Amino acid sequence: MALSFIKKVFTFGKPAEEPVPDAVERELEPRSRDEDLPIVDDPVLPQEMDTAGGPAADVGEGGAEESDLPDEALPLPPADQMSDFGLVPLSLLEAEAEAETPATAESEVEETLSVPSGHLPHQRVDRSQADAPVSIEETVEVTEALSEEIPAEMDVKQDISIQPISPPLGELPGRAEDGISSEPAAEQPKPESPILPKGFATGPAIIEPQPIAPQPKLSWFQRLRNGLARTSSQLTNQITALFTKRKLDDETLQDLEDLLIQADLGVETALRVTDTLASERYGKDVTGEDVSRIMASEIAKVLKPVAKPLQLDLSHKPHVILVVGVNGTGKTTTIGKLAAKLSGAGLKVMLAAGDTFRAAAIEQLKIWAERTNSEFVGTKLGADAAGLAYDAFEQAKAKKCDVLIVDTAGRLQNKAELMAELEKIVRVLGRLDPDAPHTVLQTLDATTGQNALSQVEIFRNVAGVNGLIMTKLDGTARGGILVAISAKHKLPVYFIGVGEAVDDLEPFEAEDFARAIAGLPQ
Ligand SMILES: Nc1nc2c(ncn2[C@@H]2O[C@H](COP(=O)(O)OP(=O)(O)OP(=O)(O)O)[C@@H](O)[C@H]2O)c(=O)[nH]1
Repeated sequence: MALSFIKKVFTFGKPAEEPVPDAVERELEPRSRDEDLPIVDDPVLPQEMDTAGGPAADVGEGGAEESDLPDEALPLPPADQMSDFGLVPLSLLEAEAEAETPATAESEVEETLSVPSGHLPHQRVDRSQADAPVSIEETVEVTEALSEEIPAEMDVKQDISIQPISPPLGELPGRAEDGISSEPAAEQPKPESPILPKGFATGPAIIEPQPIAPQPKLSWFQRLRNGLARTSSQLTNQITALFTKRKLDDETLQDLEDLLIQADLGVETALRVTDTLASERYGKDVTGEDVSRIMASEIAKVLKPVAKPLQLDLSHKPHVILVVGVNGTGKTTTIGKLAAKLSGAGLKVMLAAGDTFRAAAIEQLKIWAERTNSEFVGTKLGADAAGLAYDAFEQAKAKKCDVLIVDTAGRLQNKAELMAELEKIVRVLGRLDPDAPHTVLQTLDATTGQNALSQVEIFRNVAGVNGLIMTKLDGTARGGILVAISAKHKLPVYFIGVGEAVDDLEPFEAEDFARAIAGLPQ
């Protein structure tokens, strides 16, 4: 019965004149359970729930699930009229409660509601935890239960006071003294994955490395053709455009000569090509293929006499090769490549670091010596290069080396002082052997144009260059200049460089080179 519940848990005691906080009053305004009840921070504790469960069931039995509370607050009847309303004074309730309730520890937390005289009780109170806040849900439940027993004219909500029932934080079950829960935290709902725009995805990225197909190594001729592609394609395109639907006449011959000169082939070679073309096809239709074929043939004729092997006189011990050239033309790299070939053939090779201007050049040559199993002679940075060359020659003799290759610092041909130093190196080497240096090799960078002509001119005069190596023919070469140099100086061209690797040095082949420039297959 609701009344026995009320007897058990409610007492009257507060003075009638005690004001009720506005906030509480607002909270007690009738509303359905599912309406927007205020959220209570501290939830009802388990023991509170248990205690509240009984009366709530009683209320349910009475059919008061829905709140029937009147809108206006009802005053309590006087104490002597309470029984008319089914209420019992505090003294009677306490006496009854003491008689009915066993004196257990649990009775200490027995819930009661303290209701001031003249006011309706609405709240269960834990006497031992007088400072804890009250649950609103409980408030509503109890109020609903009471509403059954209270006449409609009574204002229930007006004078109700709330007393806290929850224990202090430190005594809450599942909470440690420091206020942090020792029980596993309630599982938080997982945030939903955001809906990403098209083209995005969530989750760890899985990038499977794709195997890189090994690049097939091109033949040296393919690399040469690639390197000379700029020259050859430019030439052939212009030639094709020049001879489309035109008969060979003086004007087209003049235009062709200009094109060949612009391609660095030189006046001499250009005239050879136009003369041959005129003798074969003058007044006739000419195709681009006709011109390319004749061009390749004439270039080959210029180059064949200079395409010679590097002669080594091994009666000298050592055969001395001095390597000269402008800065960065590939001297040190070419020395390494040559050493690899020679020591690979079983010759005893010594490398001398005559580039005393650049620390990196000394180190670079030392590495090449190690890689090629060659002897190495070096000195400190800034030392006299001629003195180093002399020492190296002596050591090579003493060690019975077959070949001594002397590196030199790169220098511009127009720097007289540096060219004089080069002259001194040649002179000093000649003191130990009047024929030394036996070979003076000049490296030419194939990406250089007309300037290479003057480089050869001056180095030849100062250092006695007697052989050439053209490097970097694998890049964006302008190889036509080698034809012009060959036509003018007729110096042997021993090798061409077609890459930076140790085996990227190929003997110079006139026919191949000529066809590559003309854009023809091998
Ligand atoms: N692609 C390509 N690069 C080359 C070739 N020969 C040399 N090189 C590169 O050209 C650069 C200069 O080469 P070096 O051998 O240091 O030239 P160097 O003439 O000794 O340079 P200096 O001592 O400064 O005068 C280096 O990066 C070489 O790897 C070649 O045939 N092809």
